[in-house]
Amino acid sequence: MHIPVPSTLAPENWPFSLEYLPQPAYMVGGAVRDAILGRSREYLDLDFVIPSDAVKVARAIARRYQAGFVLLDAERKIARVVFPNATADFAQQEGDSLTTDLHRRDFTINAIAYNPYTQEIIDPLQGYADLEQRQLRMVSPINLANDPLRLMRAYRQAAQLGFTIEPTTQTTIRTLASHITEVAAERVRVEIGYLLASPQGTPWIASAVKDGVITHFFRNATPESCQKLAAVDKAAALLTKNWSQLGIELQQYVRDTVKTTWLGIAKLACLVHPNPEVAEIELQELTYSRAEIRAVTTALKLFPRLNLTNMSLREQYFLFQEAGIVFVATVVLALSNNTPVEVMSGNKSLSAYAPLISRYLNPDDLVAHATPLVSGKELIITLNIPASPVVGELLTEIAIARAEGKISTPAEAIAFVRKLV
Ligand SMILES: Nc1ccn([C@@H]2O[C@H](COP(=O)(O)OP(=O)(O)OP(=O)(O)O)[C@@H](O)[C@H]2O)c(=O)n1
Repeated sequence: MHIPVPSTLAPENWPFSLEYLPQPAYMVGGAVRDAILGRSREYLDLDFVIPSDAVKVARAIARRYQAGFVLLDAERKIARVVFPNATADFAQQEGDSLTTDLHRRDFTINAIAYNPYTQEIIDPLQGYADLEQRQLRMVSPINLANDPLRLMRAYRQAAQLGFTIEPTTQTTIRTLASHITEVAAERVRVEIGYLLASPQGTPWIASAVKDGVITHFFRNATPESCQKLAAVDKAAALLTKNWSQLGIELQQYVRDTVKTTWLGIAKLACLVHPNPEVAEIELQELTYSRAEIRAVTTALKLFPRLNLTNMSLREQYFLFQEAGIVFVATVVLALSNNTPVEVMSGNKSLSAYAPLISRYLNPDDLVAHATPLVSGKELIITLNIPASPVVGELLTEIAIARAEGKISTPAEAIAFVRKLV
């Protein structure tokens, strides 16, 4: 079958000139797949297969273009050249022909090659037909077993491309699910990260839970946890769309922060064990950073408090102190833990959090963003008391009294604590 060559693949669009590639050389992988699909990529990520001297070729190109050079795998002879707006990987062909190399890859849609010299598309595994059917089909079960990260790649690529997983492939993934533990945890984390970052990933996380692939990391994850993920997507959309009282800049702020960071944190909080201490262990095993772990456990601890009615200013003050920047994720989690009817009906439940959100978004709010009227050192000197945790407690009382409107100047603050000590 003759497959037309998409114009986006042409060497004119590469960050280097074709003359630096030996003959033959092939472009493979995601760039070919996406070009055939007509998907534009923000950042060019090209993969080349070269029968011999791949690392040497990469080094020469890096030198010529003063680009970065990284030897990714000395044994398998894979090197990366990093240009300002693109990355190109050069890999030695696996086996004695391009066809053998393509047969060692993960999915048929990723096993299509392009020969820039002959302008041919080479597709021995009928990946093009699978692209047309919008499905991920494994090259073979052995290939998935040989590199079990491919199990996670299936869900991630299905989510990103809007594809399905071909049924036999999905059955094989289910059979091989336990092999996922052979993969370095951080590589699994990266794939999970993609799936958590957008609503398209949500049904695929649910699939991966059902197939038993990510339950090795989130032992407590159930179909119900996955329903919560969908609720987080809805809650986040609600928060970013319906927040019309906010000025345009603040709307933008909420939209950006919810999308980029807090969506993923709130979703992780749905997948981990509800006990923050167990959650911490699960996240450590997946090599999440301390900041991410803290964010998830804080949101888990605090979100029930957001549902309290008639919180005193004191309670609100402590809530904001504990939440810090995790406040947005905490709101998303609280919203998504409401009954589905409440979330669907939207504004009603969102409006319950409106006073707290307004405080958070106002940098001058004395409850959410308390600034000290006096310093600890001033208290020690003026009251002639020793340095101790009491000083911190007094500073807290000053901040709360200020938020309550009882005091507003440093002199009033000192007079206020004199009565306390
Ligand atoms: N575990 C892996 C990783 C990669 N590949 C092969 O190497 C190519 C390039 O890998 P990579 O750049 O990681 O992924 P892409 O498929 O290009 O796509 P994406 O950028 O969306 O991950 C893949 O297309 C696939 O042919 C593979 O077979 N198994």
